[in-house]
Amino acid sequence: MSPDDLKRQAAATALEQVRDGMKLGLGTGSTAKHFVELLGAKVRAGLNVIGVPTSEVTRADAERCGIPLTTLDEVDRLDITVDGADEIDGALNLVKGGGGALLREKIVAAASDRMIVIADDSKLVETLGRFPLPIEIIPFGLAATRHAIEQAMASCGISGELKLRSGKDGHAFVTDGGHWIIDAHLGRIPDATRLAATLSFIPGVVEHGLFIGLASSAVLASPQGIRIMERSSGRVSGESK
Ligand SMILES: O=C[C@H](O)[C@H](O)[C@H](O)COP(=O)(O)O
Repeated sequence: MSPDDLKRQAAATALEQVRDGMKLGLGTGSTAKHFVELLGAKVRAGLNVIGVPTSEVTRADAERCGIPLTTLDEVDRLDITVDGADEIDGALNLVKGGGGALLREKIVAAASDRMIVIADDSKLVETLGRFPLPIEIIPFGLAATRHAIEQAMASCGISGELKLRSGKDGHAFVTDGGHWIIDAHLGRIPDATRLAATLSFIPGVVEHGLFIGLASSAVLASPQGIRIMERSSGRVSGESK
């Protein structure tokens, strides 16, 4: 079974949670794209839902699939967001933003009653940080913001190379919000909650890819089957399907 088959299986399992009349956050990335496609098929078969896309790429995919869309200007709460992740730890904390959509993804997830993460099980890690942590920054004051990020990391006892993300044209990658991304190559983030809070204090940092306490559950697909991790009363438990 290919990694893409596993992603689609995870997406199909999350789709079982969708009910008629729901307002849905639509994630970004190769796994979330499967969810959008499968949801689109249900919509064309008569399911009545409305979606808020987390990126312009997902907006285009959702429109192509016939999913009715709205914005968080028009609605203030969503029932469920379904999104992928770059890393997931045992406490359901995440690293996201490999595709550059972390800012809208976090706004949409925070506006949702539930966030379901879908992934193949290679995304499950013991400690976050092997995947470079995306940090979305304002282009103004790049050197100063980079220095502040280094200081923030040092105060959390970690260090690593900070690389400004490049786009396909070789220039700085520009997010949907018009910002840049620094990828922090840390290897290991022993205290993700502390780093998340520390980064959030830096004026030039718009948002970072640490999603702490936002995911309610994760659907992880492996060749052995589906594993569901669920947060309830602050504790995370696992179950195989
Ligand atoms: O910015 C992109 C998102 O956070 C994605 O959800 C994340 O990078 C995972 O993407 P994929 O499903 O393609 O691995």
